[in-house]
Amino acid sequence: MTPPTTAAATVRDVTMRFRGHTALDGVSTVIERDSITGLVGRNGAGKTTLMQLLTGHRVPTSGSVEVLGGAPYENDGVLSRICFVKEGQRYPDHFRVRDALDAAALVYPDWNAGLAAELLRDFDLPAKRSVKKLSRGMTSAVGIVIGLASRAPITLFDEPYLGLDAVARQLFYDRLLADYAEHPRTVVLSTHLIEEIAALLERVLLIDRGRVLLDADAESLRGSAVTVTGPSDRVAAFAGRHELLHTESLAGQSRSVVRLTGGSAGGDAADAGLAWEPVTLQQLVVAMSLRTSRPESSTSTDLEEVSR
Ligand SMILES: Nc1ncnc2c1ncn2[C@@H]1O[C@H](COP(=O)(O)OP(=O)(O)OP(=O)(O)O)[C@@H](O)[C@H]1O
Repeated sequence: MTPPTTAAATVRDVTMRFRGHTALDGVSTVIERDSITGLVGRNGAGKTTLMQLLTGHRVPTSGSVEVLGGAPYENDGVLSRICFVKEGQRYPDHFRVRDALDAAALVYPDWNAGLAAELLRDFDLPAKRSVKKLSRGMTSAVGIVIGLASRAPITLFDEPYLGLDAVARQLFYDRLLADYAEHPRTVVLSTHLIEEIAALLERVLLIDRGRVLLDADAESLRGSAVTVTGPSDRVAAFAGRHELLHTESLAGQSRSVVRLTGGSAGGDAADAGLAWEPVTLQQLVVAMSLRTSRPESSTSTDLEEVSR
């Protein structure tokens, strides 16, 4: 018997080229059904492009994209089950907040008007005000309200927080988690604020220069890397037993971010006479992204040279 599929979307060997520029290069991944995936990576990594492919806004140059069992492009059956909250979403000029919500209610079959009304209050959004006259953060909040109240089987948020203050962002995370717990669905969230959303994530997809650098469940990433500090030779020996991501050296001492390849991190480091501390998801993503932006042999920053 074939096991039941857990994929909400499957991306197979996708390349996306724009006039000589390759935005995605042989990307393969599975977006798990009923999970929250964080799509992370540096500016220009290809996050928005991947979301555009998943939401049928573009067709890949090569490879295939399957969402909820079909190709999304011009496929109403699939598209009606996807809500895409775009970065800097624009609305028709004459729209008031209420009109934006009314339009969304028509588009999304699982729209929940009660939740939309609650969220309007939470985010302090004036229903009768013209969207054009909202502040940048308030406009972002309208997108968030639509994304959450759509209760679409697949909801993608592309950097949804432009201009949103810290309180409103926390409100978004809290409401997302609460509604997701009661109505599980597939959520993909692209962000640069990794630490803020780390606790929310079940999956992490890190893209760098159009390629997948990391595609893992968030739980397995927690504790998967450490920062070790101590005499350079011992740090190097420790890193040699694992995977060195980044190192900084000063006066015979090194501080390295090391991805662990099995074994107990702390015990191993302590046995080697090194101080160690866990690496946050954000630190791991930064170290991995920096590694690929340097030549293969250079994962180090020599502070001695810098300080001279
Ligand atoms: N229509 C286009 N024409 C030409 N190049 C494009 C087009 N759209 C995207 N690109 C390029 O593809 C690359 C990936 O862009 P994309 O918007 O997917 O990155 P991103 O990871 O979302 O970046 P950011 O975090 O800055 O929003 C960039 O180099 C971008 O300049």
